[in-house]
Amino acid sequence: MSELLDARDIALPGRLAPSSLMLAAGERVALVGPNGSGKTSLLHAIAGVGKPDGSVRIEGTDPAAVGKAERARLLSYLPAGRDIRWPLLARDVIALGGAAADISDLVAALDLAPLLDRRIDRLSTGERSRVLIARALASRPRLLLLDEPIANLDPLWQIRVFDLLRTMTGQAILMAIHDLDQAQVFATRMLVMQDGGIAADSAPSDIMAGPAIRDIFRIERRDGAWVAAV
Ligand SMILES: Nc1ncnc2c1ncn2[C@@H]1O[C@H](COP(=O)(O)OP(=O)(O)OP(=O)(O)O)[C@@H](O)[C@H]1O
Repeated sequence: MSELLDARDIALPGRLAPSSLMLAAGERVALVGPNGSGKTSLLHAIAGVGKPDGSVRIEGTDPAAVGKAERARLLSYLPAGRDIRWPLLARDVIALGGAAADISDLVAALDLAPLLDRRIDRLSTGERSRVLIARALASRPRLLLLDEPIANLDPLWQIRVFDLLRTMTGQAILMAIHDLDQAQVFATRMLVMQDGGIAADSAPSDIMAGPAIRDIFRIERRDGAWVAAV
């Protein structure tokens, strides 16, 4: 398997223990774990936020060593925070992500036409999320780092965003997500974070049937519903 992402011993002192991760094109990886376990920190370290230790290569290139345009072609990062106060039009926010010449497919898939000429700070949180997802996808990055991309979306838009991401078979996706059922439906692979490190890395069905659910998340399924494990 040729690797799209090769991250070795990346660390953020006090936040992320030295961690290594390889991703191939076409992989959709759900990053799960309790609050404070290090999901955002792992995304930050790969995205180069906060001066991480270790090395990150995307198709052999260090994204920290190239210019803005080349970096946007290698990776994009959608932060979890959607509380954007810039008085910018949605179309200008998308362009800031290093938009490719033609984003009409994204405009159609995310139904952005009615939003493009509206101010980003005056959209609802779900509308703003769709714009920011378009911004993250617009440079056609090899690696997509998404922090809770569906958190503010209604059920239909959650499905549509997953459908859109599933079409990106030549790219790799690493997505922090809390909803384990959604993660299992979407992902081809699941990484479980615990105490700032990667505690498990396996097929979603194996993780969901294994000890991590009870031992790390401290929940269990009873009569079809998740309950706190006793
Ligand atoms: N900017 C920061 N500076 C120092 N420590 C931080 C910073 N951000 C997070 N931390 C700490 O690093 C650890 C991991 O946090 P992180 O945000 O990566 O967790 P997470 O798994 O994304 O959590 P959540 O599910 O709550 O979003 C936590 O102990 C947190 O308190």
